[in-house]
Amino acid sequence: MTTPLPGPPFYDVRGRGFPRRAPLADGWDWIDRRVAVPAARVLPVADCGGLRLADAVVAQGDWPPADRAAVNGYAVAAADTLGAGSYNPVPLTAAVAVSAGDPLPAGCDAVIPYEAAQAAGPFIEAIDAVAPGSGVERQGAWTAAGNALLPAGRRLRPGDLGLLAAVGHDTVSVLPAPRVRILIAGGPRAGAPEQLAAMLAALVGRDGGGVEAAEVVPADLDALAEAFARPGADLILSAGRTGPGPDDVAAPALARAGSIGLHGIAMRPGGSAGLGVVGAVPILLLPGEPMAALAAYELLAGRAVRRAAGLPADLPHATVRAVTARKLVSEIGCLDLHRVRLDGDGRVEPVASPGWPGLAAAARADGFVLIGADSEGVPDGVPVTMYRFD
Ligand SMILES: Nc1nc2c(c(=O)[nH]1)N[C@H]1C(S)=C(S)[C@@H](COP(=O)(O)OP(=O)(O)OC[C@H]3O[C@@H](n4cnc5c(N)ncnc54)[C@H](O)[C@@H]3O)O[C@H]1N2
Ligand code: MOO
Repeated sequence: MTTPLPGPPFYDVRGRGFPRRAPLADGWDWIDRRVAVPAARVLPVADCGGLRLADAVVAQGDWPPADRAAVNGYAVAAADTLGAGSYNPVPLTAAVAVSAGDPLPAGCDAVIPYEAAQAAGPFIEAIDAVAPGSGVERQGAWTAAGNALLPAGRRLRPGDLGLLAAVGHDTVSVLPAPRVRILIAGGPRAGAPEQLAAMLAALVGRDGGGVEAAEVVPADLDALAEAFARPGADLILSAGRTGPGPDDVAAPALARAGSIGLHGIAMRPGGSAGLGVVGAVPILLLPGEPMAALAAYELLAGRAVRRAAGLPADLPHATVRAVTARKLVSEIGCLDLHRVRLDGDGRVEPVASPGWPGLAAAARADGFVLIGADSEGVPDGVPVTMYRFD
């Protein structure tokens, strides 16, 4: 076990409850101080989809490297087609058949497509005139040597991988995906189906992480402490058993394996979330109640995954400005996450109150609206920002 870092003494909430919950901003500060941005690594381009580019990519040479055919047809000197038309076919004695991408033969400055030519015995005739440069991709048309192609920090898209290959890169310097261990602490009570591993794995993938392992660990202090301390992960998400019940061992296990930074965040749902470290590995504790787990991931843990992946720390959701169709009530001192539906007139309506459990209401919602801890809520008719779930 590693030596705990200096931090607040661990307050065990079991059988006592939360004396206070920290503002969400304290959780963000902790994450920003403790979650390291990854070091760059050189990887084969094929392994780099979705990763962040460590350095800007600059074109090594012109692309295309020389004038080339843009269409299939016959390379010609445009001047040779002058006056051609369907009633005035012009024989093309020097035409060369080319495919799109072939270099342009010497003396040619255009490609006449098959549609504008016809065979006349052994000869080819133009039935339309072409201008110089027609049907041709000029040298450097995509990009010229020295041009910036992709900026540092770019999250590589599938098309970018093709572009990197086009400009001669077999490997590229990227920020590797953090290996995220997902621990389901205790699992659902009363034999309910396990709901969190698939959801959390998808969220981790969205935020640039790779799932190192996803496993159910018994609600047992030693077993969980061992799973926190096992090497191989850059970041650990543990979901379940964060509350004040007698078997809520997630926080005590983290205190045993390493140290707790915060336990109890002033947000709803998700208020029993916590965080800490074992050695250098940040550990995020999410509640087991599925909606609370989703909220605590979105508002807290996701920030750690994105930072560890080198992505912007802010919420990644697309936002929509909308107007409240009904009052959104909120508890002062607590950040409330309201699941809302967006109607065709740009109005949002709550689907369930923030404390209502389960993922069914999240599935019915288009997104969520956050009402800050300093607010008692907003009446109807007020502009708000909705973060889209999809
Ligand atoms: N005296 C107090 N009691 C509670 C408080 C409080 O402040 N004072 N907070 C409540 C809140 S809010 C929550 S949330 C829970 C904290 O819950 P835990 O993180 O300890 O979650 P569990 O006890 O493990 O389970 C709660 C709930 O979620 C279901 N669950 C758990 N894991 C899974 C899973 N992997 N898949 C599906 N469902 C799961 C479990 O069956 C329970 O229904 O504490 C409250 N109490
Ligand atoms: O405060 Mo519990 O951890 O949501 O929903």
